[in-house]
Amino acid sequence: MRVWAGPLRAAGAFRERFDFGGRDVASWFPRHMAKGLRQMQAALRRADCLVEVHDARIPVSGRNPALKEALGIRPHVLVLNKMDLADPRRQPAVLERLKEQGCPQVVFADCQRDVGVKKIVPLVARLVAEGPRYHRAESSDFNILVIGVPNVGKSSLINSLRRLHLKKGKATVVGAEPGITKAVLTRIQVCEKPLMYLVDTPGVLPPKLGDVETGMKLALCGAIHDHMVGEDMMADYLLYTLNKQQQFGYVQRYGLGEPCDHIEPVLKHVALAQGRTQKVTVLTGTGNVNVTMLNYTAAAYEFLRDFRAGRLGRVTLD
Ligand SMILES: Nc1nc2c(ncn2[C@@H]2O[C@H](COP(=O)(O)OP(=O)(O)OP(=O)(O)O)[C@@H](O)[C@H]2O)c(=O)[nH]1
Repeated sequence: MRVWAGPLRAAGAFRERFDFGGRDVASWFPRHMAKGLRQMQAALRRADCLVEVHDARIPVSGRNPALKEALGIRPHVLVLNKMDLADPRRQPAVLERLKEQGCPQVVFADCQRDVGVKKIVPLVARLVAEGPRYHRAESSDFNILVIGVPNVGKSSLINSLRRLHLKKGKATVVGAEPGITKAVLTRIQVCEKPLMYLVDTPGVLPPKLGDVETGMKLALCGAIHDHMVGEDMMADYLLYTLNKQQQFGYVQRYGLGEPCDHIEPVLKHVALAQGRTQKVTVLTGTGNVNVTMLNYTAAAYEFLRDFRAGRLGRVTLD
């Protein structure tokens, strides 16, 4: 969505770098979730294949390298979910880049609308048939471990597979906040022919994020709680990214005259457009005066919500 029809600003008119104010990864993002990883290692003993779910808006950054190392070599399928929110024009370049990284089995999916999900069962069955059956040569059923960072749609994938193959509804809880799946669950049937079971796991963040931008992208996609990073900083980083990619859906949505590189005027328009204002009484020399204040934090949150719901266009952050 590039709805801004006016002249595009010359290159260089927008920020070329984002100023993180000198903060580094260690001071910002948590190091945790080792427990989830240990639980997964235990569940892996019975798994024939890994299905890693990641957010299609950050196809190359933010994947947890520790997962692959800790969980060992198994057939591995990468499901890039939430494709409805990512820029479709970037798909060929994304596939190319992932192939270079040794990840050729990629499926784009929208687990809310069951798009792309049908490809997964046959692909997994083929990969498992091609390789050795880890510790379970005698079994004919398929056990799949679903892994990924928080909030990418692991539970939604399981529910989507059940809808498509078993005509059944929810087996696992879905939520808009990261960290809904708290423990490794028992296996859930997702297909009859072939007989296939999936095990949902809690989202596990990389124990060490390489750089602040990766953390920021994960936060924008909802894999890290907003309050850990701060809505104001996230909103500014989002604006910087949208401008860099010339994604100007926000100009029309908030009634701005033209693209803008400063977060304050943008949030002012968001606050006015979405009614994020509050009345306060100010004591002056001549008495009390009621004034309308803009709630910038609420406006920042609204801006993030619009992005996450795709209302600012389909954007790939990488
Ligand atoms: N737009 C869009 N939203 C999706 C899609 N799949 C899941 N979601 C939403 O993403 C959020 C997270 O989904 P979950 O399935 O709970 O994610 P999870 O990876 O199991 O989350 P954790 O339990 O935190 O690890 C929910 O609000 C879902 O409705 C999709 O394909 N498109």
